This record gives sequence, C-alpha cells and structure tokens, in this order.
Amino acid sequence: MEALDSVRDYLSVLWDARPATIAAALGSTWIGWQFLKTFRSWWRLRHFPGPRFASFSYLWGYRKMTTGEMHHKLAAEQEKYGKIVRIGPNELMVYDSETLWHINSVRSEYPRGAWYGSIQFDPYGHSVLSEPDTALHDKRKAKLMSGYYGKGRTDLEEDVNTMIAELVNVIKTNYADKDKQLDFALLIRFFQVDLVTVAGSGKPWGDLKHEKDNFDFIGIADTFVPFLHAFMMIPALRDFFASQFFLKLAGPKPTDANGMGKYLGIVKQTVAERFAGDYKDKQHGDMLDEWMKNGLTQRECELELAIQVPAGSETSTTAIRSIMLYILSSARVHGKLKEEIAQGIREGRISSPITQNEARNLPYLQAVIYEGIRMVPPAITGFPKQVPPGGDTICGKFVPGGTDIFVNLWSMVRDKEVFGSDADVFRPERFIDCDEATKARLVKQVDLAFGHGRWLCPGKTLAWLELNKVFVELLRTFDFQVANPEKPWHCRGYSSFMIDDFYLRVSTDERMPQ
Ligand code: HEM
Repeated sequence: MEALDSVRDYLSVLWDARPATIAAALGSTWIGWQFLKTFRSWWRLRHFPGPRFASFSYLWGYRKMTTGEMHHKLAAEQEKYGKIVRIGPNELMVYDSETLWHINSVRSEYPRGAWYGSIQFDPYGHSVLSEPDTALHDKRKAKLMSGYYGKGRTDLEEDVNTMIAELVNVIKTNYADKDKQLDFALLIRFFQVDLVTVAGSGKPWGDLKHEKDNFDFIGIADTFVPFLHAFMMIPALRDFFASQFFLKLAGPKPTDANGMGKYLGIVKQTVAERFAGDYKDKQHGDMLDEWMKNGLTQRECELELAIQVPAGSETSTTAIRSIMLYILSSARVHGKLKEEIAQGIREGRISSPITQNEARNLPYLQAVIYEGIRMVPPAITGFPKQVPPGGDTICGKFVPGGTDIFVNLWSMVRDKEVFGSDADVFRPERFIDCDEATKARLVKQVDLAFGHGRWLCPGKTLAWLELNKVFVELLRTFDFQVANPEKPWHCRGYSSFMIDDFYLRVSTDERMPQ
C-alpha cells in the first residue's frame, strides 16, 4: 500500500512539473533502469571468466567482429580463460565437444537463441535455418531431408559430376598453359552457386560457364555480409533490423530490381513455374521435386530455396578453397595425394569422373579433406542455443536458464587435448597413423563443423560429394601453383569466412595416367 502511495506521489509531482523537469525525471528513470538491467545481467553470469568489457556490453563482440579476425580473437580468449568464456552480458562461448553434443542432441530441450533471427533471409517467413520454433523446425526439416540426402527424385551425384566437368572445362579453356592467373576463390564461388541452384531447382544460374555473377548475388553478399555479422552481435540492432517494422519499411521485396529483393524474386518465379506445371509428369531430378512430393507448400518451397544459396555457397567454397591452399602449401601432402590418385587410375580404382564410393576408398584423400576442414572450419562461431528455463550444468558450472551458448568451432577442431600438441599444423597423417578408435574420435570431433543432432547441416551430403570429387578431378588434370606465396589469399574471419584473391597459375598435368 505504501509503495502504491509513493508511486502516486511521484506521478502527481510529475504531473504538476514543467516539461524540462519531466524530461529530466524520465531520463534519469531510464538510466537507472538500464543500470539495474546491466547489473542484473552481469550478476547472473558473474562466475564465468571472460573479458570484463564483454560482461556488461555487446560492443565487445561487435568490435571483435569488425576486425575480420574473429577466429583468432576468439581463440585467444579461449586460450586465456578456458573452455567456457563469457562473451556478452547474456552470452557464453564454449569449445567443449561434450557440451555441443549434449545441447544439440535430437532430444535436447535447448531452443535456438534469438541470434538466428538475423539469418532470416526472406523477411516475410522463416526457412529451416532461422525457424525459432523447435517443433515447426523439426516438422519442416523432416520433409526436406530426403531431397538433401539426394534420395527419390534427386540425383546429387550427377549434379556434382556435371558441374565439376564444367569447372575443369573452364579452367582448361581459359587458364591452363596460358599467361593468365586463375582467381580460384572467385571461380569456386561461381561453381558453387551453380551447383546449389542445379541441385535445388534443376537449373544452374550459369555463373560458372560465363564467369559472371549473373544475378548479382556475390556482389550483394560481399557488401552485406560483414555488416550482417557485426550487427548480429548486438541484440538491440539485430532485433531492429529483423523487425517487421524495419523490414516492411526498407527490407527486400521480390519486386525489387536489384539486391536481395531481386534474388527473392528469382526464387519466387522458379517455384511458381514449377507449381504451375504438372510436376508429377515432368521430373527434374532436383530437391524441389522431392520437397513437393513430401507436401511442402509453394511458400515453404520459396523459403527453403531462398536459403540454399547463402547457406550452401560460402560454407562449401571456404572448404574447397582452404583445402586447396593447404594441399598446395605442403609439397609432401601434394605429392602423396597426386600419387594416390595416379595409382588409383592405373589400377582401375578411379573412374572418370571418380565416384563417391571410389573416393571414400582413398584413405589419403579422406585424411586430407578432414584435416583441411579442421584447419579452416567454414563456420567459425554463432548458432547459439538457449539454456532451458531450469538452467543446466555446463563444463562443471551451473548456467542459469535463458543464457545463450555460442559455439567456437575454430577452437573446437584445434583442441590440443584431442588432436595433440601439433593441432595447429596441417598433417593429414594424424587420421591414418592411429588406431581405429582414435580415428573415430578425431573424425567425430571434426564432424562438429557441420553442427550436430537436431540442427545438423542438411547440406552435408552435397558438401561431401563435392569434396570427394573436386580435388581428384582437378589434380588429375592440372598442376597448380600459388601465384603469390607471400600473400596467397585475402581471408577475413567473421562468423564464417570471406576469402578473395586466391590466384593460381595452372598448367596441364602431362604425367598423370589417363
Ligand atoms: C562444407 C560445407 C558446409 C558446412 C561446414 C556447413 C555447416 C553448417 C552449420 C555449422 C550449420 C548450423 C548448425 C546449427 O544451427 O547448429 C549448418 C546449417 C545448415 N546448412 Fe550447412 N554447411 C555446409 C554446406 C551446406 C550446403 C551445401 C547447404 C545447402 C545446399 C547447406 C544448408 C544448410 C541448411 C539449410 C542449414 C540449416 C539446418 C537446420 O536448421 O536444421 N549447408 N550448416
């Protein structure tokens, strides 16, 4: 009763006061409220170590992200503070595999954190990548998976074969034995955009053949992505840019002449054409066929197709480019891999093009791919899951409900306790010179680069198909040389990587058996 009287007195004083006094009173109330909120969130997680600034301000994460060195910055913090570090007022970051398996498991009660809202590429609906409701996510994903696995009407292996043949042809025609350097980073981007579009909706965008960013997707991504990664670290900005108010005012629309809106328009048209025709009679051998068969609506197909190019291009391209750089930077690895390919061809164990099964039986190739993904995991950080209301114990400490747990994949796959004291060195032999149990343990840890359990990357099948084939097809045809060993590429790390200017000189490999 007394409290109510005090509030009433306060309001009546305000009522009688002048505007300046009212503004000052409201201002100081707001500041007091913010202070209390900051103190409360600092207090909740005060027992977790981390940079002090991060414990009460999101500017810490924002500033680190803008450096383009996020992988190194986070690794340094984890080195200093241990497997669990506080990186924000309500955020912890871990590189502990047991924790990741636990919070991402199929039966886990951890939902997605609000961070996922900022990867809602279509402002008017959620794809499986951003859907915040776990039950809806699971329901949608169940309908998508047969397409992503390349089952039923989908023939992913054929798609990969077609696009790799085109990649080899472009290099042969435009670069091999010529005085012209190949920008491998850019060409692989064209390749990947075409592969994802052909696998998703049956028709490549044609970027690779013409070496051209036909629908301006790459241009948009380059301008937008660094900004996106940085603002994702500040919840207030993230919520504002993802709000219906902002999106309706300034967000992309399928009718736009360029930018993200133009991209959404292309996707919308592709799906509309398919729904207009009698798809039952005309099979296209793509994921869209399979999704429609599984009962996805026209709108759901649009949302899922729209997410494929962003989700499936920067990740796979990072893997291909970085594995290539690491192969070319080690004469031993390069020589051994070429020899494994040559011997496989001589002994009739490698067809043209190599099949998925044949590639799986090349132990050195498998080791090189795992080790390459380990050296540069395409996703660095992000993907937070939220501790359920009752709280949980992580890395031996109690974490209150509502806390966001970010993952540090870079540190996870360089964990010296798992990979040994030379974890920072590219050494594919670590997957071969060990017993089966150790190998299984290493592989399981690297697999975390694709997420885990309920949230496992559905594009993993396509990614592995590409990785299994692309190096064999390129190295059996060409000899590559890094054009500028002093600075082989321009690589920036945010939540994922952006890699440009990776120049190679190419010549035909005359010694490889045909
Ligand atoms: C080397 C290649 C790739 C890597 C390392 C990778 C990694 C990841 C990671 C870490 C996640 C997030 C997991 C989480 O939320 O906890 C993810 C999700 C996803 N990825 Fe990939 N990805 C790759 C390729 C692809 C490709 C080629 C596609 C599509 C063609 C794709 C489509 C998706 C989708 C749709 C999701 C959302 C899954 C869900 O919400 O359950 N990815 N990926």
